Amino acid sequence: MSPQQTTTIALPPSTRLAREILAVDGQVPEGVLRAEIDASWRRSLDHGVGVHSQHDLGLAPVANLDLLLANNRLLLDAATAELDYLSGHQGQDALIILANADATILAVEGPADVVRHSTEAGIVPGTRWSEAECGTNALGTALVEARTVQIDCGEHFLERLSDYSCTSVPIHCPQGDLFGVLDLTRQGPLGRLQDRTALLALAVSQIEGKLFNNSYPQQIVLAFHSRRQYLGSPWQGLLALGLDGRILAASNQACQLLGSQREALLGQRCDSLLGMRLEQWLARVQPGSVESTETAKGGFFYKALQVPQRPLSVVVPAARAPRQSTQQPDLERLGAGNSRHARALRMARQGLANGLPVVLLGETGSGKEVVARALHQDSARAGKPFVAVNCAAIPEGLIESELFGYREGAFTGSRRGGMIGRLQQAHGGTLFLDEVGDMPLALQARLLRVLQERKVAPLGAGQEQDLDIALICATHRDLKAQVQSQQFREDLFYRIHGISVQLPALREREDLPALVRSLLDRLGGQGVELSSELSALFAGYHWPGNIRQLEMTLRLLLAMREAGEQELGLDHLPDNLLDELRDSAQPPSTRMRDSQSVLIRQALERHAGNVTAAAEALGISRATLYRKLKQTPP
Ligand SMILES: Nc1ncnc2c1ncn2[C@@H]1O[C@H](COP(=O)(O)OP(=O)(O)OP(=O)(O)O)[C@@H](O)[C@H]1O
Repeated sequence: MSPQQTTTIALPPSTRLAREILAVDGQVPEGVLRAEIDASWRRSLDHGVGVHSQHDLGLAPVANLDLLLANNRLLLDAATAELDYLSGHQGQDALIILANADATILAVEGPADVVRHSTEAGIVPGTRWSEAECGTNALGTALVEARTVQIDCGEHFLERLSDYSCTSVPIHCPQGDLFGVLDLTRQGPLGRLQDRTALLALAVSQIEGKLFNNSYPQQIVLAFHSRRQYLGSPWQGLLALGLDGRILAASNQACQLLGSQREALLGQRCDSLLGMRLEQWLARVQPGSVESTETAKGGFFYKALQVPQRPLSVVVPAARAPRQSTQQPDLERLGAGNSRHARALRMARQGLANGLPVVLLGETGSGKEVVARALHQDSARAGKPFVAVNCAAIPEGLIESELFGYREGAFTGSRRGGMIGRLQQAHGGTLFLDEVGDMPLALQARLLRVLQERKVAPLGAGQEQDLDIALICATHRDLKAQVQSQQFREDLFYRIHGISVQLPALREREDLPALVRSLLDRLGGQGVELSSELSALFAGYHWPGNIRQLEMTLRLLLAMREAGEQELGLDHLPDNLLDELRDSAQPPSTRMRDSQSVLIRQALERHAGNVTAAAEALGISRATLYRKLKQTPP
């Protein structure tokens, strides 16, 4: 690449048109380029970069390269293995570039002739490729956008970069700040870089993992995931804990898995995550051994990667709560108590049996996954795998490898034999794509191809394999609105939208008492009842977390019960929860009666005045229903 070099690659018509207008008018034409390129070109113009600029400023390497490298030792140490590995596995045409958060190149790896060629263009350690100085380029633009960026030939702002395609993935430090960027650059159009971008993202997650461990050598470092097989993989979440049990750092994956912003996690005690106090946990954990725990955010497997030697005062672990039964409600039970809902579930079952995809719509915690599992269990595929993927819980850059898998040797941490993607794992069975509305657009295109062709190939492998799956998707988003705002592909929308089932929010359900009963039984509370005050408070509450929140609340209540106690009352609720339940209610006396009467009226209406059927739906006896009818206003 020499500064005088002109474009030899045929550009797509839209890019060619945009370049011509830029050259003639010095302006970026409206609506011609991809949105992120459009925005980056405008920023480049604002910074005064010219398309023929030789970019002398940034390209003058720093005076003291040794000092630069010494100042970036943490990043270089964490990335060295990945750089070596990627440069040996990305073919004969590609460069792997590591830059710091300032867009200054720290390392360039690749075949000798490609490195030599790129040196002429100033792609050498010590040069800075910030967007402000060089205009649109993947490395600089990824740092501005703080996300993965691909730049195809003529989309580069500088004319002389028009023969090159680049893809860059930002690297974050344990505190979540941008720490650098990993880039792959090759001569030729972008097309073939798509697969490599996913591999680059895996390499970055390896680097981030190493940064995490290297940054907290004296602290407790904990790896966790909701699925045991992902411990040790790039998908695991990482937490650094102080000896007082407070969270010092959380990786991006940890934030995603816990569904929390980093700011909300830092400084918090880890008790709720571990399911016990840190001292108790340290007394039983062995570095490397896998433990499991149930938390408000769901069940997790975790492993201590690092435990400091300092002795701690140890408290004898309290006896653990009896394990709950994991028995899953079947389709019939899920539809009980609401004939409309039962009908929708029957249609979904019928559709699935005839090869139609199903979409489950509903608020978080309303039971979409439970319904998906019940549909699978009720289908001819019952003995085959049910594979659930939560598209919102996996970092954007990693969803692709999660779904498609990778072949052995795709990156340094790749396991022997590679990893079978979730799509292939579901072969013969059912794939449940939860939060499908959160799937990145580029991946939507790839998924669409898989669904059309019914074939799949792991990353880094050319060979496709047949795929036979039933598909159930779920989302709490309005997919139609997302299609309109171009966040969701229309063609994919129609491909996954066979039968849709709207799951009611808990506050809209008429069978709250029945649900409480079945959850109590499932959680080991057979024979345990709610007091009438608590039932009324439950009935008046709006349950933003739906059944998941109800389940957690019941679990907490059961844990607070003294031995032999059979009634759960307000005394068993911690103050904060009691306040929360009360705050959302009107004055208890009226609210309690109102909500009870609404529930009772609705149940009677739905069952055409049949008291036995209404009582059954509400999970109470006929006698109780009559008693409550007498108490409630007409
Ligand atoms: N009908 C039900 N009976 C008993 N428990 C249920 C029922 N439906 C859901 N649950 C429980 O509620 C919790 C949340 O359910 P689930 O994960 O299916 O919700 P979701 O709608 O998929 O949530 P999200 O959108 O957040 O992924 C789970 O612990 C599940 O066991």
